[in-house]
Amino acid sequence: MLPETVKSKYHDLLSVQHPRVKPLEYRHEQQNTFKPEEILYKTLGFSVAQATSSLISAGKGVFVTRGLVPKGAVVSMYPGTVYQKYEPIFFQSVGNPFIFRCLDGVLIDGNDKGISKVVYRSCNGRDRLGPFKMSDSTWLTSEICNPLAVGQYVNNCSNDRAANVCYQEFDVPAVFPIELKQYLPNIAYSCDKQSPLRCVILVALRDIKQGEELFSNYYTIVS
Ligand SMILES: C[S@@+](CC[C@H](N)C(=O)[O-])C[C@H]1O[C@@H](n2cnc3c(N)ncnc32)[C@H](O)[C@@H]1O
Repeated sequence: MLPETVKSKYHDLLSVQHPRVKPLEYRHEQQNTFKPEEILYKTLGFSVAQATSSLISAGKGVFVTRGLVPKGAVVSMYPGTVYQKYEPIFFQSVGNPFIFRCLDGVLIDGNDKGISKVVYRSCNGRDRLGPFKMSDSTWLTSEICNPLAVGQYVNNCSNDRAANVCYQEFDVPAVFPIELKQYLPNIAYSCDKQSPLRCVILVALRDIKQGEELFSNYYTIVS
């Protein structure tokens, strides 16, 4: 099922039998060695995470937990199932504050609970190609592989909290390596080969220091 170019590149990986469930001790050992937040900090010079918002009664928000985010840096990604505007989303959308609407009407459901979570996992399983997943689903768990995938928890700006990040939409190009798709926190609702996968990232509008909360403007997108 895998394209020959990918198969030959990952020959060793394909021949190894991976146990379905790793022993707990081994998992912990691995976590200590390769904590994703640590890798993010060492690679980009900052890390981000969800925590209780500094806004009263706003629930959770996203904070810069270490380092400094330079102006123009990608500070997080908006995870979720991507719906074309003609695809059914009624039940997933009821009482759901995590639905992001792109300029062309494409919707991204970033809710990590309930039916939204079930749909994302189902699409992820459906699109799997041999050993390669077509998206990262760890943002739905407590063992997150991509700590940038928290953009759906960024709160809206207000009079006293100016936006320090903005949304940027983009379509994943057809040449994007298939083996890297497992790191993207987005999956298409339908396996519609015509439409490229839509992703939304959050970009720093200024330098953002450690301890600051991220605020976006829900009504502004850069296309
Ligand atoms: C996309 S969610 C953001 C994450 C949310 N804070 C949470 O903990 O689930 C959007 C919801 O967050 C809350 N929120 C976002 N910005 C806010 C603000 N400036 N003031 C109060 N509540 C806000 C509202 O309840 C809104 O429906």
